[in-house]
Amino acid sequence: MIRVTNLVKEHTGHRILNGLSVEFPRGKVTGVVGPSGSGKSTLLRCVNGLEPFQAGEVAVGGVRLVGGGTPPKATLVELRRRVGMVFQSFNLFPHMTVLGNVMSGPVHALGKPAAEAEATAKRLLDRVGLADKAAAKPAQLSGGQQQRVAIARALAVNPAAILFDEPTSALDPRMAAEVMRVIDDLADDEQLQTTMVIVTHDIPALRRVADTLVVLDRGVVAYAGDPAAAPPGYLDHP
Ligand SMILES: Nc1ncnc2c1ncn2[C@@H]1O[C@H](COP(=O)(O)OP(=O)(O)OP(=O)(O)O)[C@@H](O)[C@H]1O
Repeated sequence: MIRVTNLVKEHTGHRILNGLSVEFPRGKVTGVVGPSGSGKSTLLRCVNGLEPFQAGEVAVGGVRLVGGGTPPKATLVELRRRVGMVFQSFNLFPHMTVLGNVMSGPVHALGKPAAEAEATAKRLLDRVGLADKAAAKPAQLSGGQQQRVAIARALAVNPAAILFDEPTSALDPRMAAEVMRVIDDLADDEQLQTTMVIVTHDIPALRRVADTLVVLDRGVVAYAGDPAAAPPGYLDHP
């Protein structure tokens, strides 16, 4: 479970997150929506330790980030091991093969032997439907395939949580559907128990996969609960 308490984030005097509190339950999919500029990406980046924040707290299991200072490096390393991130722009290592991309976390972050990391990577590539692309370079893949590699790479370190920041917004509808199908498949996996948080403007896809919906508005939570019970209007903005 991820718990965010009274988070305050400012940029050059402008308040982006305004004392925001929210919980992302373990093993569930939480969709985060809200108007452009409401702070969705900033929230994910604070949770993952990519952005320092002025006040409040982020707790991921037993790992805590506290606002107002620079977190110890060891805390950030531990946090990033527990929380994977999937970005809009895929962010694969371009010079590595697909297999190398997925093996990199187990080898470098977890210190696993190469043979074990390779077996894990192959299993995950199979899971995202890309077993036959292991030897390809990212540039040889479609955007949807690259994003599925990014998901396999995030899963490879067996994280407690994966944060998806607009994972499908650079993709055409068919590829976006492929990626959401993979996320849906992970969400249905009872054994995996990965906490997933998805920032997206793809409301129809969210309605299918999200257990909980969080609506942000001007840096605070305007609604958190059952997606089906969200007040009309919250899901209409672009
Ligand atoms: N590094 C930065 N410096 C200054 N302002 C920033 C910075 N990063 C974000 N902001 C501002 O913070 C606000 C929230 O940005 P954020 O990207 O979190 O919103 P968002 O809800 O994810 O928006 P979108 O849906 O358009 O991606 C915006 O007004 C943005 O301009």
